[in-house]
Amino acid sequence: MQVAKGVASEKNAATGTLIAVVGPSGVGKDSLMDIARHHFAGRDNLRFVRRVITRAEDAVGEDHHAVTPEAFEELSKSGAFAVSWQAHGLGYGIPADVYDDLASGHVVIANGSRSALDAFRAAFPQLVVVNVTARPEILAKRLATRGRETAADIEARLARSSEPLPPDLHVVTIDNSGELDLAGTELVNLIQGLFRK
Ligand SMILES: Nc1ncnc2c1ncn2[C@@H]1O[C@H](COP(=O)(O)OP(=O)(O)O)[C@@H](O)[C@H]1O
Ligand SMILES: O=P(O)(O)OC[C@H]1O[C@H](OP(=O)(O)OP(=O)(O)O)[C@H](O)[C@@H]1O
Repeated sequence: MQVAKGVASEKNAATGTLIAVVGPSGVGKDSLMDIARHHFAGRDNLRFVRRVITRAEDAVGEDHHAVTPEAFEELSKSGAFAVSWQAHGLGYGIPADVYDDLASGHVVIANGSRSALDAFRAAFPQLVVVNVTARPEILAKRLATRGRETAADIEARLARSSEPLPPDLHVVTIDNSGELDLAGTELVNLIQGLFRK
């Protein structure tokens, strides 16, 4: 697996909090972020990151900036990403302009990767990790319902091992085994609490 890259720069003086939402495929990361996006619509001190991904533009789910693997590599080399990583045969990048929002004290929320959390920590001094969980038997059903991946891809996603999260991170766990709205409220409350800080 390619090592995730994080940018450590003077921009690390940023004051805002970056929330990285992580968890296994199908656990509900994007669905929970959609609830929070809807709840906080119109707030100018909260940014939902549009990731750069080497995935087809019209793929189901997350709204992303689709690029070819070649373009992704160029963007990566030119410093366009605060953090980038590879998983599921795809490249993912968090645009470096999130540092502008963080420098303004905004809360920034992004779909992250458990395998890239060391890079997230290096890139974002005020990092909060939202670790979304659900009972394993639920994941397969949800991925089949979503229908974005082939059966083989779904199997590979379910087989992806999950190491324990790196120590010394600020981790908040949200169980999304039950009603989506309940877990969504937990995420909304967490974000609301960060605004009060
Ligand atoms: N609590 C829930 N109950 C039922 N279905 C859910 C729940 N959370 C997510 N889903 C569904 O499961 C599928 C995967 O959710 P998604 O948000 O894409 O997960 P992730 O981004 O973690 O891979 C989607 O079809 C979504 O609508
Ligand atoms: O290291 P991991 O925690 O396993 O995560 C690997 C990748 O999987 C997810 O991406 P993607 O949106 O393609 O998949 P998902 O929506 O099915 O989780 C997540 O956002 C990471 O980019």
